[in-house]
Amino acid sequence: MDAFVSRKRRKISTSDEHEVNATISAQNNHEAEEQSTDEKLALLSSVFENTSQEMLLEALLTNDGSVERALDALLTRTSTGPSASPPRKTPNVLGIQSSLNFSRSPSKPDSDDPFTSTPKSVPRPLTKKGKTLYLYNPADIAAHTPCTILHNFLPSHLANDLLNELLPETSTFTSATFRLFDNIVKSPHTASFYVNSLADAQTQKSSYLYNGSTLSDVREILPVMRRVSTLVESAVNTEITKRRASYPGGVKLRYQSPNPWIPNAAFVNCYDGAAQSVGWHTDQLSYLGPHPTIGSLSLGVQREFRIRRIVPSPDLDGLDPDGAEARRLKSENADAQGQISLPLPHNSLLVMHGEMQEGWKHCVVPASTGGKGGGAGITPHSIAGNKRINITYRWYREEFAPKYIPDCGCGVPCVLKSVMRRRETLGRYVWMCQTQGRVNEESSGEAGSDGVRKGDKAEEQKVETKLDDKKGCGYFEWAEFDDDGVPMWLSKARKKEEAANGTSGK
Ligand SMILES: O=C(O)CCC(=O)C(=O)O
Ligand SMILES: [Fe+2]
Repeated sequence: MDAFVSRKRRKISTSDEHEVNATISAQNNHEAEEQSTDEKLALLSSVFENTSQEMLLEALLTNDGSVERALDALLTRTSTGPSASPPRKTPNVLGIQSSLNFSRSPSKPDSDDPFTSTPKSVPRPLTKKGKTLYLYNPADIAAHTPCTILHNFLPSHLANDLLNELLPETSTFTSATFRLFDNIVKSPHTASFYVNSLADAQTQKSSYLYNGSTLSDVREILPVMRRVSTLVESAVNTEITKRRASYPGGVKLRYQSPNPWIPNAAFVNCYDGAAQSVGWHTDQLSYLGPHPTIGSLSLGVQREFRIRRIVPSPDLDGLDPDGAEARRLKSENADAQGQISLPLPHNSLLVMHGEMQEGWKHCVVPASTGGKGGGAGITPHSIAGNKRINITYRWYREEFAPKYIPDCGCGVPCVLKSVMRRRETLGRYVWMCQTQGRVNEESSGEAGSDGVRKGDKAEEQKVETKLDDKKGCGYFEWAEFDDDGVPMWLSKARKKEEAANGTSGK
């Protein structure tokens, strides 16, 4: 029995009771399925004894939990693969080639995503526990990470204009705050949020919540930022198309939007000096939807952006989840596959693709301690001095406007999280109470957003607030989407409407 499922108090908050019942019964079905996952894995292991549990689990997931089909897929891969040797003698049966580091080439990046609808190969981790691999070359980055990078993205005068437009703004930026267990903590860098119009800024301030609160500082996009936004839009769409061609079967990820990416919001981050940073986090999915793409433009001082895979949580059975041993295991586990460091120079555009947010965490390490060789520091930039400015252009999808997001009864929209740390529920999404604290952090494994800079504790400063009075209501429900990532109820309603229109038009 999954503790996550059983511990939660379920509230029915939507007007459509039928939908809610369907959700709960889906949960129950899921619990039943979960009981036999270990057995299924054991069965597969007995045939593919040299294959990692992750690969076997992956095979199960891509075959909807069917052992038979997973077995077939694994055998087919083996017999048609380069070596065509029997399973027991080929450890990397899921198509891992013996290329130097990884299972995919730049032109054929692999998706390691449990959400894709087609079977795929599973990459052997490029990095090792406790090690950091530095990648600079765009081809390497495309091949080995969920990102692509475009160096010298803007004409240099435009990059400088943008920097000159934003630098004066940064003096009025404030520290991003986020929730870490019961405390509100401050990220050691500053940020502000920009949208396309004053009207959008108003809407943001009144109805979009980040970590349980609205943002008081939402600004209208500035003229150069707006010009650059259209360039980012076109480049990102090109990169999405290229990336998609390399996914198994050339199809988009399951739940990823098939529509063009249209940036309509941007967080602007400022890192003033070598010590400023942002801790490990994933970006909040609530308004972006599943498998979002983000265009991240860097200006000024070059800094190190790091990524690491989210790995399923270690078994903490019998341990105090807050105890020293549990914490040691969790932090050891977090780094189980090492880290990849991507230096982001002035005027580079990093595209974080659809497989990034649900499968990987990212951070910007302090240059004073995290740089290559330990104390590398930073090289001042001719215009920005010691500052790095980063703009993360985002597309807030209409389907994820607050009016469409479940409200748990606390009067605020729920927050969308993917479940990537718990093997049993890997690849699923959950809507949960936004004002919820530590219970959910532990349970879902994944937290983190733009407002939720969930990073290494040492990197953040604890701020005044204790959230004793705001524990949240415990509400959660599994989030169900159609293949394009549209919430199922909305997708159905749209189809109904289309059908009605079609009929009336005849
Ligand atoms: O500064 C960066 O490159 C990353 C910023 C980031 O992760 C965010 O805005 O969510
Ligand atoms: Fe982020």
